[in-house]
Amino acid sequence: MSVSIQNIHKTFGSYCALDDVSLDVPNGSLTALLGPSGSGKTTLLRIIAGLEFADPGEGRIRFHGHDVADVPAGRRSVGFVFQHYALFRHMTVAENIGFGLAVQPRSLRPPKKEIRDRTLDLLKMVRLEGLQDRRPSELSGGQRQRVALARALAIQPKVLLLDEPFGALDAQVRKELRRWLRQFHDEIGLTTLFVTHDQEEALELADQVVVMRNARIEQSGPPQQIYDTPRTSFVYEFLGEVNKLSGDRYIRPHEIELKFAAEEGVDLTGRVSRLFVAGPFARLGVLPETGPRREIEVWATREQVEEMALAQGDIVGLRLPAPKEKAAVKVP
Ligand SMILES: Nc1ncnc2c1ncn2[C@@H]1O[C@H](COP(=O)(O)OP(=O)(O)OP(=O)(O)O)[C@@H](O)[C@H]1O
Repeated sequence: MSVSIQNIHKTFGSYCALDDVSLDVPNGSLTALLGPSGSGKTTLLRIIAGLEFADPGEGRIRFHGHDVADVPAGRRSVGFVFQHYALFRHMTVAENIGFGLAVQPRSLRPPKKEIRDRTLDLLKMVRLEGLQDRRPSELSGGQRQRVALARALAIQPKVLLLDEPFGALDAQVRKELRRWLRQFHDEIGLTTLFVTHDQEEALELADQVVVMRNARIEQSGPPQQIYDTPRTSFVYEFLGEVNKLSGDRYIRPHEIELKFAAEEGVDLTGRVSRLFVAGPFARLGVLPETGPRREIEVWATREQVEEMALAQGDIVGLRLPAPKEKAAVKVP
């Protein structure tokens, strides 16, 4: 089901949490809401869910073309997973997953046997077969989040909302779950929105990345497009490491070519102030010999650093990419 948000405003007292926000989430897409703390991501998600209401006015929120402003949360066909989605500790995994179905009004509630069957199907879907009788305390953090996801899916939602679903997990588990979620999404094709403040997570997972800042959407689009052509300096800096050169030129560390100082095509020379090699990659800091003495971050391969026999203190040459359209970057 597609979700369309138009000109939404939300204030808490005198504080503006969403300022004229418009967004289209196509049916079946995986959209990331990315932004720093306090930018309005969770508020937007809660308004979509019906847990919070936008200020009255021209703002519209539509599911598959239908205005849902007056539809209560329980009737929006929305499933949620939160960062600290407390599973019920006294219930088994199966009881937790079936909970949403078991508490439905009698007219909507499926028979017990169907709840059981659906629960087992969902467990299979989130690859936790056989764990139905465990308690949450007997699961790992990653498994618990998958149970939370199965619980959200039990009501057969048309939209899935995830608020920092992996936020409380350690980096390794987080990465695994992230890949798993992408695969899972590709299999079931449910319209999904997830909140994150981790740019790598957003870029790796999403079809559409929505960058939020100060209650507004700063830019949205496919991950590669946002990364390659940020419209503002904020988006440039938020999406990954970047060098800010004079004349408000922004250059990513991997766009710079490392050369010998006397080689042809060198734009500037500098001293290697830092050199760090890990696996096949190398990260260098280069302090220019002329101009502003601001260290430039350069990423190269280990092979190249070894071939050039580089060491800290050496003078190297840097070749910069051709300047992009200047209008691309707006400095606020
Ligand atoms: N119920 C509320 N009452 C008052 N202010 C609120 C309420 N909910 C949110 N806010 C404020 O609105 C702003 C946006 O909050 P929101 O939770 O949407 O941000 P966020 O981008 O999700 O941040 P985080 O990444 O920290 O969760 C914050 O400054 C927050 O303090």
